[in-house]
Amino acid sequence: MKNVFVMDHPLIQHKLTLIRDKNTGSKEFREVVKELAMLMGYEVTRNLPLQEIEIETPVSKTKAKVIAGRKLGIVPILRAGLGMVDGLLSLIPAAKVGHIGLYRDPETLEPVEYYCKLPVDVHERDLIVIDPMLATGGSANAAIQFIKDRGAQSVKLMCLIASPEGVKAVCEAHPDVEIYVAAVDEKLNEHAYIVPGLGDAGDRLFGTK
Ligand SMILES: O=P(O)(O)OC[C@H]1O[C@H](OP(=O)(O)OP(=O)(O)O)[C@H](O)[C@@H]1O
Ligand SMILES: O=c1cc[nH]c(=O)[nH]1
Ligand SMILES: [Mg+2]
Repeated sequence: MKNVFVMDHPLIQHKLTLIRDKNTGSKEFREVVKELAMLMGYEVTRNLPLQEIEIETPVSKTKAKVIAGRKLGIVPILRAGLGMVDGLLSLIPAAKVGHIGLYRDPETLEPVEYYCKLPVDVHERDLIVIDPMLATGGSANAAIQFIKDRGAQSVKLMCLIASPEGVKAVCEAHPDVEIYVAAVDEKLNEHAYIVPGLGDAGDRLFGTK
């Protein structure tokens, strides 16, 4: 699928293995999710436009490149997306952060919305929606539709682990959205958990199970 980018950098794959392991506790899980978000953010921001400015080094005047004033926004899907915010912010500290609260109803698997606070100028920003897990795609699709309904024009999705079903669902619903993942796993199980996956990302981040 042309809009899907799987980041197979060795550091990313190594860290992904650490968080897949069920013996990794919350403290290490949180640290590694943050590191993964930072490493993946490096690729997600690869196409940011540059402009030249004039500066003076200790040796001479020169023209040098800086990022061309693009307005960026990071939109974590609560709760689990919160674990990826700081990693991205360490790369792009000027980005604004919007929050979308969604949880997946365990019976219907439909996303249920409980919070939304976005930057007022969301329509002018390049937005990166973040969530560690893309399972059925229901939550990501709802979040993307939500910000598009508020005027967003430029949206990327960044997840750690996706299922083939989730990738397909987002590609079909939002063909304009590029999807960045560290892995596309084998399948969903009967409870719509990703196999092999890493379990429930929110619970593992926040120690709630
Ligand atoms: O693709 P989907 O089938 O919609 O599933 C993925 C969603 O499920 C998880 O959140 P969860 O509902 O567990 O909420 P939490 O982050 O509060 O734990 C995950 O962080 C995604 O948001
Ligand atoms: O595997 C999955 C599926 C949905 N949400 C998770 O946290 N993990
Ligand atoms: Mg959860």
